[in-house]
Amino acid sequence: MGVLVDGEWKDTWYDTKSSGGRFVRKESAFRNWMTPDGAAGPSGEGGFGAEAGRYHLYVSYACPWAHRTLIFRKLKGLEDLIGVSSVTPLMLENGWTFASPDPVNGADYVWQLYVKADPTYSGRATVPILWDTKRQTIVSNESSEIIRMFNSAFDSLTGSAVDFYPPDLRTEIQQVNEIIYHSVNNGVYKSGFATTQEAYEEAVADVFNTLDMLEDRLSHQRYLVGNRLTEADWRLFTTLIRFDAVYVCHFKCNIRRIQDYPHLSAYMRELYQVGGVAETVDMDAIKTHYYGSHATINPTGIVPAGPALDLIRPHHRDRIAKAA
Ligand SMILES: N[C@@H](CCC(=O)N[C@@H](CS)C(=O)NCC(=O)O)C(=O)O
Repeated sequence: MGVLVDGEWKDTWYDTKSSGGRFVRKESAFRNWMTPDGAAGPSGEGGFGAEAGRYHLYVSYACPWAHRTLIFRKLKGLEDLIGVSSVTPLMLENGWTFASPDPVNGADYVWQLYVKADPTYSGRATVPILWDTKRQTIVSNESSEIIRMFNSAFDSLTGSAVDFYPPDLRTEIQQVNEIIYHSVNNGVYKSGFATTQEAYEEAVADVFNTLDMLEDRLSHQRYLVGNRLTEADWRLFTTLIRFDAVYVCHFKCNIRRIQDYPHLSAYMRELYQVGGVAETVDMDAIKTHYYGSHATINPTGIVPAGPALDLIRPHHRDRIAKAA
C-alpha cells in the first residue's frame, strides 16, 4: 500500500494520527465525463465522446468501488465496447499490481497509469480507473461518476433502455446515496481502519444504525428508491456482498451479520441473482485481498475459511412488492 508524491511512489500506510485515529478518505482527482457527443459533463473538461473501443476500465474484483463499474458495464451491455483489465488481489508494497503487463499501457502497477496521465500526480493510486486510449489519459477515477456515465453515455450505440438513474427519482436517489456512502460504503472502512477505540466505536455504531434503518425500509419496499432497481441499490449491494465474508471479521463490524437481517439478506440475494451480476462477484479475490493486504490489521495474512454463504437460495422479494 502506498501513495504517489510528485509522481514518485512511496510505500506507506494510511496516516490517521492527524485525525484522531479516524480514517479520512480523499476526494478522487480525475473528474472528466464521457458523454454521447463529447460535450463537457458536470465537472472536468470535454472531449471524451462515447466511442466503441476507445475506453478501457481498470478494476480490482476485490474492490467494492470498482465492483460498481463492473456491474454497470455488464447490465448496460458495454462489454464489447469498453475493455477491462483487472489487478491481482493482493495490494502490497507496489500497490495494485497486474499479473502481466496490461495490454493497453504495458503497466505492471496501477500507480504507473496515474503517472502516465499526470507525471507530477500526488495522491493514492486507486481503482477503478476509466482510461482514454485516444488522449492517453484518465477520464475519471471516481466510481460514482463512472457508473453515471455508463448508465447513459452509450445508449445510442447499445440500444440499452434500462435506466438506473431515472430523472423522476434522482432527488431521492441522491439522498439515499449520501446516507449509505458515509455510513455503510465508507462506514465499514472507517470502522476497520480506525486506530483508536473511540473512532472505531463511532464508526461501527453508524454502520449498524444505518443497516437497521435499511432493514426497516426494505421490509415494506422491494428496492431502496421507487419501485425499481436504481443505482442506489447497486451502490449498497457491493458493500453488502462483502459484509459477512470480510467486514464482520476483518473490519470488526460484528454487531450483526447481513444473514441476521431477513430483509437485507433476501434483498442482497435478489440483486446477486439478477442476470450477469454473479459473474462480477469473485469471493476468493475479495477475501484474499482484504485479509492478505492489510498487515496492520491482520499481520499473519491468514484468510478465514468461512462463512458458508448461500447466495442462490430463493429471495421471495416479489412478496414485498405485492404487500406494498
Ligand atoms: N472514491 C473512489 C475510491 C476508490 C478506492 O478507494 N479504491 C480502493 C480499493 S477498494 C483503492 O484502490 N485503494 C488504494 C489505496 O488507497 O491506496 C471511488 O469510489 O472510485
